[in-house]
Amino acid sequence: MRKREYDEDDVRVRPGKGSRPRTRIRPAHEDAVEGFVIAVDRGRYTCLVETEGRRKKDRERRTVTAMKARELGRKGIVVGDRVAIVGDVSGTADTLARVVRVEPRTSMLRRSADDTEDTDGIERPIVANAEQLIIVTALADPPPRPRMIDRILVAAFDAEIDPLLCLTKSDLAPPAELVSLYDPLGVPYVVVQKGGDLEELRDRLTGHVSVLVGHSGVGKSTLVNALVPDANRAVSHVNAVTGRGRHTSTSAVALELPEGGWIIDTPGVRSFGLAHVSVETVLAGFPDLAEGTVNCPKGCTHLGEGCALDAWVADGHADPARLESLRRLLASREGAPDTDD
Ligand SMILES: Nc1nc2c(ncn2[C@@H]2O[C@H](COP(=O)(O)OP(=O)(O)OP(=O)(O)O)[C@@H](O)[C@H]2O)c(=O)[nH]1
Ligand SMILES: [Zn+2]
Repeated sequence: MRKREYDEDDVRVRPGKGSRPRTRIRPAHEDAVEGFVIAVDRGRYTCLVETEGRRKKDRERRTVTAMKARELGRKGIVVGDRVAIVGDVSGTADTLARVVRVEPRTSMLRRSADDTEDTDGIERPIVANAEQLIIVTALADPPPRPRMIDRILVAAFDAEIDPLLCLTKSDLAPPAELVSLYDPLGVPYVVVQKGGDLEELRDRLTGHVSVLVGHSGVGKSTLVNALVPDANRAVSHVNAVTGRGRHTSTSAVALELPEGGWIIDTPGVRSFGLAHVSVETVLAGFPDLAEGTVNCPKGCTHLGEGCALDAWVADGHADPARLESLRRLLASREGAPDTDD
């Protein structure tokens, strides 16, 4: 898959802005320390700061609360961002440092403003620099929602983050039927259950930054608690730092895995507005079909009716199941984020 470069301009409040010339040279902030944003709340950024050191005893970690320096303007900062911080970086209670720079991003998971707002293309960044998007879905209770999964897959395509299906509650139903739906897309999956073996999932998570998304009741908290033994403590610590009450966090929180790597829980993300995702972006995930669209009428939605992909597949150039999957993903972008089948 092609890799884009993400930079500070990637988080934009409104498309089409930013015509202001950038001639001002920012101060270098040579004394800045590096931080990893693990939580964001009302303009306060909780950053993990690690002091470099050759010997282990010289290395020290602390959480520093920071606000955005004015020079960053309206640029957004999200969980997963790597930032440069100046000011009081001691991490002592009641101190407030300043974020002066956001390092270039490798990925950006975003959603359009949801159905309660006007879907006029405003994008909401959710998490930066994630490598994997873990789609947590119960096999039963609540029943799987394929349209929701499709929508999250489209968001993953858009963000250029590798998706992984995590199928929970395998004690209640077998995975075969759901898995067959995602076979043509080549989406990897793991099957888990409460109290069961998490070896395979752990293997895939260790050393990486992964975002977890899933609807209420699918067992995401159960999973997070099993993966990060002190997850509750970590989350309430973050909430204490940001001044939120326990269990009220609605934005993303990064939790460190004991084996290394991070999982970013997104308790508040219940839907993905996809108005910002173009047909081309989805098609980019289907190189085997993209070639077949050269004969499509201008502005073809590829959903049927005059689309050249039907003939392309009929002529044996690509697998019909792939076309079906492409159309399912394209169609999943339409309609309100929360309607489901
Ligand atoms: N049978 C069965 N039940 C499970 C499994 N995993 C979780 N549950 C139950 O499913 C319910 C929901 O689990 P949670 O972990 O709270 O789900 P969640 O996705 O975090 O839901 P929210 O807290 O609403 O976001 C709880 O009663 C769990 O005990 C499983 O593998 N099998
Ligand atoms: Zn077409």
